[in-house]
Amino acid sequence: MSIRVDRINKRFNDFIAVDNVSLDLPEGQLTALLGPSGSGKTTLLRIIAGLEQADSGHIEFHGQDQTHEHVSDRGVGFVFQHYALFKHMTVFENVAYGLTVKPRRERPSKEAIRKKVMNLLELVQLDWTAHRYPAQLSGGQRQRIALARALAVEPKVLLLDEPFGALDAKVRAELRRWLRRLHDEIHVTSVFVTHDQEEALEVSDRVVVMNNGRVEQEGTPEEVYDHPANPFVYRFLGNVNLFHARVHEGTATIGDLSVPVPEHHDSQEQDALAYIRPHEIEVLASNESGDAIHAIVKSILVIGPSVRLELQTEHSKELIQAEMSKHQFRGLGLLQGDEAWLRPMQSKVFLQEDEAPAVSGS
Ligand SMILES: Nc1ncnc2c1ncn2[C@@H]1O[C@H](COP(=O)(O)OP(=O)(O)OP(=O)(O)O)[C@@H](O)[C@H]1O
Repeated sequence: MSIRVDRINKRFNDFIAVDNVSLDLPEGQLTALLGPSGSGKTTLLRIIAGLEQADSGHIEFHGQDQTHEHVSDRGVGFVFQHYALFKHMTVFENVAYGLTVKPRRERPSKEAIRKKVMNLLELVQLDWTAHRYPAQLSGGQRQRIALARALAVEPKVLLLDEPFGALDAKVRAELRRWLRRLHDEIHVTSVFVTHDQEEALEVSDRVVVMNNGRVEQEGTPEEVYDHPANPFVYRFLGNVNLFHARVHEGTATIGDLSVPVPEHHDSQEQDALAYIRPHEIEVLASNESGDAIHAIVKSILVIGPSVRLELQTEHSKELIQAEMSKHQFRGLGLLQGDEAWLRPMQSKVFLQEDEAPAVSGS
């Protein structure tokens, strides 16, 4: 079931929570709505669900207008961060709940319900918990049961609002891998709200990056990570170093280094910032090519198999971070306080006028 979001607007008093958002979410895909706190992700999800009415715009499921359909008629399944299971019911009864409360004519037989619930519990790999109560499960297990419960009524679309937000980092990381595998099996069109970039990039087929109620960029995880459309997306999707640059007729210069920027071929002597991720900086112990960026090693941090260097250059306000493998680092033989030279392996140059305000919130 594909989802179309067509020019949706939503205000809360004077505050614009969703600002003319249009999206096409393809059938069978897992789409992440990613953005900082307050960017309008949950409001948009609730409008798709029918839990919130938009001021204007339309929601379609598979070409059919849902704008005026009640939430109970839209066929959506939900999993929320704190979507508590019924405490007084066993796991089995919780998952069966949506089926047992169906009107008699639509309700499956007891045996059919039993089969379906046990199949779902196998799917979420918790069939052995059927007779337990929620209090006897871990937080991660409870969320998997909440997902099984949402799937029991065969929703047309599955909406997840920070489903793993309350869990600790390790369980969260396990569950997102598990969700990805589960989605590969069931292929229900799903929309997933998160403010965690890693989670969005790892789990989803498509990422929609939101900010101030608007869509900044949408695309596959690779597209948004490798080709951020603007400075906001660049900063939001991971650590990034900013170098002061000067752009003139398709060439950016950072100190002695020149980088081709054909997209800015008609710029004349403009101030710009070059965005370079820590793993995209090559660190050299000497300036053989003669045009690398001069720096001083300020700190060396070994993190498991990789090494993060902090370096000072006159072309950046902040310390520059560079990441490499331990093996590469040993080859350089650099010590704290040494001179080093930097070359970007990949960069993106934005003119100063394109600059967005810094990311605030989470
Ligand atoms: N019922 C409401 N009444 C007034 N303002 C609201 C209401 N619901 C949301 N808002 C405001 O709309 C903005 C967007 O909220 P929303 O929950 O959609 O953001 P979000 O991106 O999901 O953030 P978070 O990650 O913090 O949940 C916020 O500034 C919020 O305070």
